[in-house]
Amino acid sequence: MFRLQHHSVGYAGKTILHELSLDIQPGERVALLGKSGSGKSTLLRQLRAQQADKVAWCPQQPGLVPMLSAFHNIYMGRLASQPFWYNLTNLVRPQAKPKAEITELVASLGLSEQLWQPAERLSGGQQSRVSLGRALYQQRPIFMGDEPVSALDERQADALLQLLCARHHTLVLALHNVEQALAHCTRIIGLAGGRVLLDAPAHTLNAAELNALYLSH
Ligand SMILES: Nc1ncnc2c1ncn2[C@@H]1O[C@H](COP(=O)(O)OP(=O)(O)OP(=O)(O)O)[C@@H](O)[C@H]1O
Repeated sequence: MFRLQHHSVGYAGKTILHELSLDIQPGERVALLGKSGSGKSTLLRQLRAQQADKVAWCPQQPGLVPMLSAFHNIYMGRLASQPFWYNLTNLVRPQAKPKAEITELVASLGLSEQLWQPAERLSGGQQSRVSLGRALYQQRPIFMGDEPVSALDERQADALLQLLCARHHTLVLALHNVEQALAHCTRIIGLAGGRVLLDAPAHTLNAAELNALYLSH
């Protein structure tokens, strides 16, 4: 599904990730771990580019349109796959089908009361749930998220990771929380010093081993 072979990635001539080789198979739930700046987003970007139209993408910054409602921001997940006239109609007068689909989706995100509220009036955690909703609404087979639950409390984060895993067969998630990675993912890739320091099935790892990734390199 995804393959990198001796692939180096960098910016402006500076290599950030050196000689990466990895394969990701359908059905895997992969957590990317590593301290801030270790290259998780950079790796996600490389992987996403290989299957852009199959990936439901949840970026690190929600990137919502502030004056539009949660409904409209979530609707935007399908903007590119629907005709212009249909999008325009839904902007002015939301139609029954997207209304029903998005109402069900926001309920599962715990946002029912915020459905028609402008994004600028939502809390940070609510905005990140809208961003998750927009990615889920794309209905693509692979889910990729760059710290998709980092703005949420632990219980909410666990519930939403469960929801993501229930709705997608294959996931690649950059995470900061090692317990979340162990609980929800089948494979953990740890980045440090510009390289893959570990790549193993989650059930063979423990939190202490993963915390070592955050020691300085
Ligand atoms: N557009 C860019 N131009 C130049 N350097 C960049 C760019 N994006 C990221 N970098 C650099 O690449 C390195 C890896 O960044 P990246 O965002 O991939 O890390 P990360 O592990 O996702 O970090 P965080 O957990 O803080 O989000 C950092 O040193 C960063 O400064």
